[in-house]
Amino acid sequence: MRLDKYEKELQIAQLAVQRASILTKRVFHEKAKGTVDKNDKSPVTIGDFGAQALIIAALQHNFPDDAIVAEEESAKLKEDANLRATIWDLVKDTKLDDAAAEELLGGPIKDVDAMVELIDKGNSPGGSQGRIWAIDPIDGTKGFLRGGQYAVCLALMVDGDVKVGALGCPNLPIDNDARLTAGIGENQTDEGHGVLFSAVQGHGATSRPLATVNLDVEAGTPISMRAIDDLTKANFCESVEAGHSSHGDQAAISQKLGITAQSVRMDSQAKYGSIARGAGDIYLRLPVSATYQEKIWDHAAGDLIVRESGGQVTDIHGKRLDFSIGRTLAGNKGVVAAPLAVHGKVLEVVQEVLSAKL
Ligand SMILES: Nc1ncnc2c1ncn2[C@@H]1O[C@H](COP(=O)(O)O)[C@@H](O)[C@H]1OP(=O)(O)O
Ligand SMILES: [Mg+2]
Ligand SMILES: [Mg+2]
Ligand SMILES: [Mg+2]
Repeated sequence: MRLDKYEKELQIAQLAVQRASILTKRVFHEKAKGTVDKNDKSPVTIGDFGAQALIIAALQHNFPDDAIVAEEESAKLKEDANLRATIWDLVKDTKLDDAAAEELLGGPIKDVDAMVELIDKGNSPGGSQGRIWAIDPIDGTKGFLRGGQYAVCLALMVDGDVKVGALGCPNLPIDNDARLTAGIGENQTDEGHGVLFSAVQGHGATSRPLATVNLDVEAGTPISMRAIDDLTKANFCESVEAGHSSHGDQAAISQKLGITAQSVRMDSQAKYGSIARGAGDIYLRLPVSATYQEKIWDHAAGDLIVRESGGQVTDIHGKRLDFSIGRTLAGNKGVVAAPLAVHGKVLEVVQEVLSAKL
């Protein structure tokens, strides 16, 4: 991808996601070894806070005037000294294996207090004005815990429009031609896994192995959605969690489209990355709750990566996702992502199945 704009933003976004992914992988493997308690939610908490601090440190160093909308806030950390110490222990020596790249990110965080302060820099209300970064330090926490899919997600919006997106997916196969997959499992190695997807508006999307060193920002492998004219041959993916999207409605839509393959269930924005590279074709996220508002950090990077790969992403009403309202997608309901050429047909069937509820 040749860039005339947003080159520095993309470079920093990719490196920041790489560095945060090193931390999440360390947490996962330490959990397996038993050094981090695996019987409660603490691995998630440690990974979430640690990754968010590292990403915000990199953004603040490079773009001190930009606003940040991040999922986590530090209240819990402030009242738990043990948790704070555990996280700091990991954060203080998580770095890229490349001094120049580490320098670009501003090097290590100064101390534990600075770490806590950084976490709270992600408290912007969002909105339609100026430069705003959206961070989900670990998306797919349930997947993260079970060795399934999860993603470290970062996107830059300018005046409410997503311009740059980066998604680190440590448990996806590097191979763009690999089938859709649920993850590496509890005890497997990382061998052959770890993908970094990215996109810049108007410049396409790429994938590359998720590494620990510096990178040439223009050297990723261009990806595109599969050209599919016969929807009965499509593969569709959906959340693992029935509480996050309606498996029942999605099955009814799939059946109406004549899709014969079983859906592939995977956690996180790894679904957006997977369809963007043609490992699957359609991602459906139909609402289970009338009141739940999707969060911008759960969709911003994936939305851009899919659209830059030849896809369309809308809600169930056919409206593009609107990132300009605030921290949530308050103006949208559900997600329908598919190759541009067939998106209209998929949406038609979504609306048929949901007609009783629309
Ligand atoms: N009722 C809900 N509907 C849709 N998404 C939800 C709901 N509750 C939580 N989520 C979010 O779904 C995301 C994971 O999606 P997926 O199932 O595709 O992996 C998480 O970020 C999670 O947010 P949270 O982090 O607040 O739990
Ligand atoms: Mg999330
Ligand atoms: Mg999260
Ligand atoms: Mg969460």
